[in-house]
Amino acid sequence: MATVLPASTAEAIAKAAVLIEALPWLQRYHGAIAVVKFGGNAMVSPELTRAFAEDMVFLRHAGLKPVVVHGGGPQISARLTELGIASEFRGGYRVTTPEAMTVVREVLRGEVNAELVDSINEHGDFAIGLSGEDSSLFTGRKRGAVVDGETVDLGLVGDVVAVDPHAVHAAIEAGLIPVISSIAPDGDTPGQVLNVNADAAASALAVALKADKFLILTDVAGLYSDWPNRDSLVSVISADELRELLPSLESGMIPKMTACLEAVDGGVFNAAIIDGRLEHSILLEVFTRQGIGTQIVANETNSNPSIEDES
Ligand SMILES: Nc1ncnc2c1ncn2[C@@H]1O[C@H](COP(=O)(O)OP(=O)(O)O)[C@@H](O)[C@H]1O
Ligand SMILES: CC(=O)N[C@@H](CCC(=O)OP(=O)(O)O)C(=O)O
Repeated sequence: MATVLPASTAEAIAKAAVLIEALPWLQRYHGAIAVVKFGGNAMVSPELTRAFAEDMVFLRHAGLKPVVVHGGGPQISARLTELGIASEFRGGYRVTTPEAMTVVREVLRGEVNAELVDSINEHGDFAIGLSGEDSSLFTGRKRGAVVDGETVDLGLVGDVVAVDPHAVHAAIEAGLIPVISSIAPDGDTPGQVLNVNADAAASALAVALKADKFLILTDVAGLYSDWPNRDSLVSVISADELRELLPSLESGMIPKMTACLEAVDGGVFNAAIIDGRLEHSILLEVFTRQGIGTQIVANETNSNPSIEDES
């Protein structure tokens, strides 16, 4: 005779099944460095920031070593508007005057970084705030952009051309979660700092740390191969397939997909872009069979890098 379980017991068994489903991933990622890029758009909601902080602390307790690189585009724009400082984007980058750079630095370091550190530290003393200016973490070089075939001067905007990750390693070894602002000292002009796109800064750091995972949170479900056709969501794409698709992408996705490609080309095992509007999307991506968002994998791994595929 079949036993009929009380509803509460069936519910408890289902919860246990969810926990046990995470076991292979807990084993696979034990001690792994996961670089997570948190965008300013996700931070406009206190609930999402709170859930993000919980996820970082969860990863840390689950045996991973999370490292956060954050943006703050909307927060910078809001402050510039308040101060009456004009700001425009060209080719996906903010044209940054010296006056705007002072604001970018203040907002990223003093506001966004501090808020993220505080949110994580509500769960214990885990987070430590850093910027690319600290301990020679990033070295930047000015860059321009090509818009409609013409090179545009972006002002104090740069790429990260060198990373010295010793301070980040020291923080990780101390059991801390580094939270890093995307600002870089200009390697060519001492005393000058550059505004770096946060996706690019996160990718450079993931490569330098030899991270196993690189996650970018954004405000869509993932990469669409035929944007804005909602039926074209890509769940897995190889580095070469992405290289081919990249020239056809529109502005918002270009820095993100370039960052993912550079990470995978640089040796990061698995990069993914996931929906930061979904609370706890990071936990779904890291610990569940379905995964979510779009995974970018090295060419030899032409499928979802699940536990089975690695054996
Ligand atoms: N192929 C594509 N797939 C998904 N999103 C795309 C694509 N092309 C352009 N986008 C746009 O890119 C946006 C994400 O970039 P962005 O707004 O810079 O994000 P964030 O604020 O998270 O850094 C999406 O909201 C979408 O409007
Ligand atoms: C050069 C450049 O454009 N820098 C970005 C840095 C912040 C960023 O990248 O923030 P999100 O990740 O929230 O977009 C900016 O000034 O907005």
